[in-house]
Amino acid sequence: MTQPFLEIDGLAKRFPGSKDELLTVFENVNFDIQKGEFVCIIGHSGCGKSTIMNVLAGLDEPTEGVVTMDGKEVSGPSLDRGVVFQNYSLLPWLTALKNVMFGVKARFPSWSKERVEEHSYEYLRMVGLTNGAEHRKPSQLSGGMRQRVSIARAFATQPKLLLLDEPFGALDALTRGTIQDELLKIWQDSGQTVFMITHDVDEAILLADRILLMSNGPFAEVAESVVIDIPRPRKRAEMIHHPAYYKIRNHLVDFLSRRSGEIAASPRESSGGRRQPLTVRPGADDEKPTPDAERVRPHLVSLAG
Ligand SMILES: Nc1ncnc2c1ncn2[C@@H]1O[C@H](COP(=O)(O)OP(=O)(O)OP(=O)(O)O)[C@@H](O)[C@H]1O
Repeated sequence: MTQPFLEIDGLAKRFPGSKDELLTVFENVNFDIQKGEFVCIIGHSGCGKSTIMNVLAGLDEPTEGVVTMDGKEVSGPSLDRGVVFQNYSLLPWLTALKNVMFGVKARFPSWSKERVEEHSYEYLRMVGLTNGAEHRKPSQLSGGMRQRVSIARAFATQPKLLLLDEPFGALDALTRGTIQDELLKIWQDSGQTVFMITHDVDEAILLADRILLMSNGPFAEVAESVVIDIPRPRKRAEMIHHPAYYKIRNHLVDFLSRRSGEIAASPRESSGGRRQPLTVRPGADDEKPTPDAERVRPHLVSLAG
C-alpha cells in the first residue's frame, strides 16, 4: 500500500489545567489523509479541532505523536501548507490585493511583479472582491470581506495542503454558497488536499469525501470517519434528493447530539494501541427503506484489524 499523503500518529495535547493537573484535550488521535482528498472534521466546541489544525499547520506542537506530510515530519510552518483561520490574520497595513500578493510572492519568488499581481487579482475576483475593495485595507473592509481576502490569499498560494478553520463562518448564506462552489472548483482543478473544520453538517456533506467525527473533550478522540457516498459534482439543490443524503445527515446529527457525549462518558480503553477511527458508510446500505432516524443502521467497517 502506498504511504498516505498525511499521517497523524498517536497525537495528544495536554495543557496545564487547574492546580497541578494537566488538561488532556485529546489523546491517541490517529488518522490518514490521501493525496487530493477533501476531509472535514466536526465536533463540539472545545474538543480540540483547532488544536489539531494548528499542529498540522506546524504552528503548535503536540504533547505526544507525530504528523508526517509527504513522508516528512511536520515541524514548523511551511508554504506547502496554507491556513485560513476564523479570525482572518491579514496584515493590517497592506491593501487586500497586497495581502494576497504578499503570500503569492513568498510562494513563487521567481515570478515577476506583474504575474504576481495578475494571479492575486484572479483569486480576489473568484471571491468577489474586485470592485474597488481590493485597494482597501482590512480596517476598511467588513468581517466577511476580510475573510474572503484571507481565503483568496490561501488559495492563491496553491499549497499542497489547505487547512481551513471554519473559513465561511462569517459569510452570509449567498456569499458562502458562491465561495463553497469556488473552493470545490479550485480543489478539483488543482488536486490539492483539503482539511477543513466546520460546524455545519450540510456544508460538510456538500464538500467532503470523508467527515471525521470527534467525541467531546476532555480526552476527545477521532471516533469515526464517515464516507460521503454521493457522486460529484454535487449541487446543493439536487444533493438532498440523493438516497444517501438523509442517512448521512441523520448519522452526523445523531453523533453530535448523542453519541459524542456517550463516548466521552464511557470508560477509556487503556490498550495503548494505535486506535483508528471506525470507517462508516451510512449511505451504502440504501436498499431497505429507513423511515426514521433511529432505525438507520450504518454499515460499519473497522480499520483497526
Ligand atoms: N493555550 C492554551 N492553554 C490552555 N488551554 C487551551 C489552550 N488552547 C486551547 N486550550 C483548550 O483546549 C481545548 C480545545 O481547544 P480548541 O480551540 O482546539 O477547540 P475547538 O474544538 O477548535 O473549539 P471551537 O469549535 O470552539 O473552535 C479547549 O478546552 C481550550 O480551552
